[in-house]
Amino acid sequence: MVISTENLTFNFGDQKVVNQLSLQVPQGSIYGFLGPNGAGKTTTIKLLLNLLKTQEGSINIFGLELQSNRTKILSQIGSLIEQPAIYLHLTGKENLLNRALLLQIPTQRVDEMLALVHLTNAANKKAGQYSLGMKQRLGIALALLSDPQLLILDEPTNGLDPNGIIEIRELLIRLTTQHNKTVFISSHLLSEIERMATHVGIINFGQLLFQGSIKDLETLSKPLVYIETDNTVDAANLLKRNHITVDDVNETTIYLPYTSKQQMGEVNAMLNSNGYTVYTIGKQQKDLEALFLSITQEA
Ligand SMILES: Nc1ncnc2c1ncn2[C@@H]1O[C@H](COP(=O)(O)OP(=O)(O)OP(=O)(O)O)[C@@H](O)[C@H]1O
Repeated sequence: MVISTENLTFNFGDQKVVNQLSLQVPQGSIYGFLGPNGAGKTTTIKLLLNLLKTQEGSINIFGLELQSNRTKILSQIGSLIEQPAIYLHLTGKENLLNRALLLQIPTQRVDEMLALVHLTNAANKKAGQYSLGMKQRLGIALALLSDPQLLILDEPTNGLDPNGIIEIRELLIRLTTQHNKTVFISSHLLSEIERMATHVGIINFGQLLFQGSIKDLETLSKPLVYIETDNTVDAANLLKRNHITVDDVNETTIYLPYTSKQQMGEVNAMLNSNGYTVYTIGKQQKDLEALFLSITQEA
């Protein structure tokens, strides 16, 4: 694991903002750290970057305990939290050159970074004239200048238009698949990261409500079969008598867990042969956004 926390807890006064958080971020993943506004994402990120001091629990990064290996660990992390620290009166390239000189990084990295984040054509434009998406990409280029293994980004897609989100998505996918990086990215919108994340952690009120691969999350949103018939209550009872699980029944519709197309056909035939009229029968998949909302609202 690149990041592994155990029972991480943090209070602001008597408010528990991070509560027993045990995160597992695998090497090479894009880990989407999701939660509604105020869930505790930024506080967690500040703890991971040692900008806030851990009160309870532990943080291991690259297999090392954070407090006792601060310099070693932090030199391998690039981060972007809140606004990127960009000089607006300088060009994109000058911003990168400045940072490269400061960190004693060979200046040839600057052109490589500009190319990586697709800002080569805008290299000599003042950063103040960049769009929000270009500024975010410059922020990521600055974070990547020292070639860190791990990138920690706090809501980098916040406020971006769909094209800006796609640019960031493609960049982060390139970083993990072609450059061996691990990316930890927070967002309050699942839709903004579901197409790039390989793993997801969902928090609310500082607590971890779900953690797993994006596939695990999709499995949670199990498909249903919905059936509209002329007499749903009697029809549902018939199905139950025949050992078919019924999830829910209302006046117009019966809901069953989906198992296979074949089973849908059998259920349809059973209802027909017992005198029920099936108006519609179909398969319905709960989308991930609805699932995310239901996970965060249950807490
Ligand atoms: N410096 C602080 N002092 C006191 N309370 C704070 C401080 N910073 C954050 N909080 C509180 O901690 C809680 C979690 O805040 P945090 O910024 O970590 O959430 P978040 O998930 O990042 O939210 P957002 O998506 O809005 O950025 C909030 O209730 C916030 O008011």
